[in-house]
Amino acid sequence: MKTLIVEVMDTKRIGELVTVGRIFGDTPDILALGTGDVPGTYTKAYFTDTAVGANLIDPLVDLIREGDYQLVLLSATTLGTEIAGPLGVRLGAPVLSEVIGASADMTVTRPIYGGKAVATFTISQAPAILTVRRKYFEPADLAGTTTPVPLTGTGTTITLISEEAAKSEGIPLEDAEVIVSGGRGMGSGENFTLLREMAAILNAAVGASRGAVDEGWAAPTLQIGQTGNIVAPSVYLAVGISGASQHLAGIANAKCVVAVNKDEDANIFKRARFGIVEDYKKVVPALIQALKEEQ
Ligand SMILES: Cc1cc2nc3c(=O)[nH]c(=O)nc-3n(C[C@H](O)[C@H](O)[C@H](O)COP(=O)(O)OP(=O)(O)OC[C@H]3O[C@@H](n4cnc5c(N)ncnc54)[C@H](O)[C@@H]3O)c2cc1C
Repeated sequence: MKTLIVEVMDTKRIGELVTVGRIFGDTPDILALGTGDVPGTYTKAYFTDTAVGANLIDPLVDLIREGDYQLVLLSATTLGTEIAGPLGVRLGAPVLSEVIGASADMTVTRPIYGGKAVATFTISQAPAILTVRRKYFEPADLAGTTTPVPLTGTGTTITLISEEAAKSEGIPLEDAEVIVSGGRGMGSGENFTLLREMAAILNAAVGASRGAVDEGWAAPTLQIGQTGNIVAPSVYLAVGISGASQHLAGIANAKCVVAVNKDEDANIFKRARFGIVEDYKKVVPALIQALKEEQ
């Protein structure tokens, strides 16, 4: 199985995709998006510094055909998804998105029905394109570095005119080991200050349910769930979040969920390992106080 990884220059992300490639018995080649040496040792490594996914499609189609790659691996990020779809259409290749499991017998698993079930697929056509969900595969140890050669060929020349980084506070959600998340039960945007205070002590990221985002209390970039960020922290603290299935789809791989909700029948308690049935206005300040004393 000849495999090509397409990923930004990020050791963890590349490491996760190398792990998947190795499951299929291959030491993958790589097209790294960015400049500089690529983490890891590869027989063939290419790079491009274009930040526009659409510009990559034509040269990538050529690279995949000329290199006779049977499998293309990307992370299930915005950029990965942006590239995978058009690439599949151009190559007439199947695209399996949000892959969370892989085995040597060429089967992969991915969640369906908003995370309520997991489907298993057999890859029987080449090339096939896989987007792999972050944090489901242990990143491979990438020994050494490889100096990549530039990707040749030109694609659609969409020019990036300007870039504005989305406002982000603290640790990015996808990298966070601890996430403190608020829902509509927070009652107002100002009340998120309490969550930010707790997050700062815990070295955590702040997230939100769609309920809170719809109210305008949190930025859409903080939304967690089926139509937001898929996260996999060690600890997920859900405050004033009911636990709708679409929200739970975003935290399926969270190791320990702790919920604070004043409704003892709230669905979030079915997913939580620890639950506190109480008004968060009593609980969160007390937790902050206790954490401060521990510092
Ligand atoms: C196609 C589709 C996609 C969706 N995608 C997403 C998604 O990606 N992410 C997402 O989150 N949702 C998503 N939703 C919306 C989802 O169905 C829920 O409507 C949403 O998650 C509810 O947000 P919430 O839990 O904050 O609000 P609510 O359901 O209103 O729950 C608020 C909770 O706060 C509790 N509460 C109230 N006051 C307090 C207090 N003082 N102290 C403690 N607890 C309190 C209440 O008991 C309640 O359980 C999607 C819906 C659809 C149809």
